[in-house]
Amino acid sequence: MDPHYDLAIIGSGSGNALVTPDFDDKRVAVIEGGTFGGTCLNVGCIPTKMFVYAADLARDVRDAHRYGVDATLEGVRWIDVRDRIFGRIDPISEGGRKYRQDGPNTTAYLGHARFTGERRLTVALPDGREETLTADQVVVAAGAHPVVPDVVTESGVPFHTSDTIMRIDELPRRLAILGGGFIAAEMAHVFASFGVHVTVLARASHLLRHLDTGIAQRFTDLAREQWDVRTGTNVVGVERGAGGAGVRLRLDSAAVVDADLLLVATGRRANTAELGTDAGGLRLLEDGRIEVDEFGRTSAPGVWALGDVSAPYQLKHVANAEARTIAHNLVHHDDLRPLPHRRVPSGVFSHPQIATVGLTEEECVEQGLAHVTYVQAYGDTAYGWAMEDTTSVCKLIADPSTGLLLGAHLMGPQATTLIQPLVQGMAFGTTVQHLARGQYWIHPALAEVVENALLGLRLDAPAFSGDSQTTLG
Ligand SMILES: Cc1cc2nc3c(=O)[nH]c(=O)nc-3n(C[C@H](O)[C@H](O)[C@H](O)COP(=O)(O)OP(=O)(O)OC[C@H]3O[C@@H](n4cnc5c(N)ncnc54)[C@H](O)[C@@H]3O)c2cc1C
Ligand SMILES: NC(=O)c1ccc[n+]([C@@H]2O[C@H](COP(=O)([O-])OP(=O)(O)OC[C@H]3O[C@@H](n4cnc5c(N)ncnc54)[C@H](O)[C@@H]3O)[C@@H](O)[C@H]2O)c1
Repeated sequence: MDPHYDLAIIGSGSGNALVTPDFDDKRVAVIEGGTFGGTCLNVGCIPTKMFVYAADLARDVRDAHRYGVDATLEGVRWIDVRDRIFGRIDPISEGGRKYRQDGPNTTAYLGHARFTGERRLTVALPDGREETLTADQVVVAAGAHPVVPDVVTESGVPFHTSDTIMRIDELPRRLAILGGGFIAAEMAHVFASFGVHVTVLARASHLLRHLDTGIAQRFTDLAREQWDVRTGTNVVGVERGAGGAGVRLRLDSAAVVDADLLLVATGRRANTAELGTDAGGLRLLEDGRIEVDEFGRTSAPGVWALGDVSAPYQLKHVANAEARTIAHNLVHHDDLRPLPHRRVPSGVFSHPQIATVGLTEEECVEQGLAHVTYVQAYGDTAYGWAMEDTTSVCKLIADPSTGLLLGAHLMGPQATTLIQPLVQGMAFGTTVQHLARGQYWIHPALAEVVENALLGLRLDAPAFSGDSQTTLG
């Protein structure tokens, strides 16, 4: 007889948070086919930001002379940086696995799960055996994986993705990055700050296309000052480099890029291809994500999904928020909570740093929303003077009739921290006037950038819904 559980969870990333006290006296199976703890802990947010912190430091040393402080970057000890980071992370993953293996109410299945029936799962274990289990409720929290274009896979040339690049044994001299999104922007910053010559190959006319266009354009301009950025370009051929070492990329412009390593960062796709979704009765969306309703229920009764495998955002704070919602919904079938998908902020930890929430100016125009905008330069505030800043901005977009923010877009030092009062204001429906003047802003802290941006919004100015783009000044 196959073992039966109250709850079976596929994926130990955000899914691991579902084992709440509500299940203390119930039986829970946690199934993990990869490294325990999932993407964010092992190959995502956490290690990348630990590398970014070291990269920021290296840049600061190089830039110190601008402030009359003479310093020389003597080198970056890659192996030491790498081992410090994973020396901290790997034990957390290991501890999490042991905790679930030895837990009073949990059983850890370490293998790849697939549906073989309704709420029936078969797990392929590393030793070749298979175990089957059933459950009253199943949560699919199986995440996503890097997509690699055919031109790369079919070439047979070795390449890295974000899953592997952080564990390499030595820094390459030249790194080519395919893609112009989040991972490309963050990894380009890390490796270039560590002294690697970085070439970024992006299809679009500018990097980070998801952003407000003005911000994306300025980011791309600043990126060109640091990295070799090729926009509007397609890679049409991938070969081994001269003498069989490294890689040679042929572009549609007939140009050639030579590099020692290739990092592919061209998006991530939901892990549903080998999940047996048909057998489980789970419908998929066109892009491979599991279809869920507003409460996280899949098309199969008793089966839920959360995080990258189903969410419209591939962000850890979204996966976490969904996990909190589903943890509630699993035990409150008569009082279901909707997945929290409104005003989702995100940050890109590159150089410069970027943070964004709400609508871009283009989206306001597309939706015909009356709006006013204001762009506050960091350099026009006291702390910005201290930083000798000439490029960083806080761009706000507000609805003049309600006084509420529609969007906020920051680019510059600490952008991901500075945006938080704006995220809060939007979440709690606080007006621009109240946010600006209903609280103190410490003088002369960098947060005055946000205060001044709020004060700069002219809610009585003629509202705009045309098609031009506010210049960043
Ligand atoms: C390089 C990188 C940097 C990132 N940085 C940030 C950041 O700074 N901020 C941010 O918000 N987000 C960031 N993200 C995104 C974030 O990591 C993800 O959105 C988040 O981790 C998704 O969590 P999840 O629980 O949905 O999936 P995961 O954490 O991926 O967990 C899914 C787990 O399921 C397992 N699994 C899959 N299929 C099966 C199966 N059939 N059987 C058994 N186990 C299975 C996988 O092995 C995996 O461990 C980053 C992502 C990457 C790749
Ligand atoms: N700071 C963060 O929150 C953070 C950091 C890293 C990753 N992430 C998450 O992980 C996801 C995946 O990151 P990503 O950078 O791989 O994806 P992305 O969607 O951010 O960017 C993918 C890029 O690859 C390009 N591309 C796609 N197919 C291509 C092809 N065949 N050839 C050339 N270019 C191609 C796209 O135009 C785009 O520029 C992100 O969307 C984000 O949600 C978040």
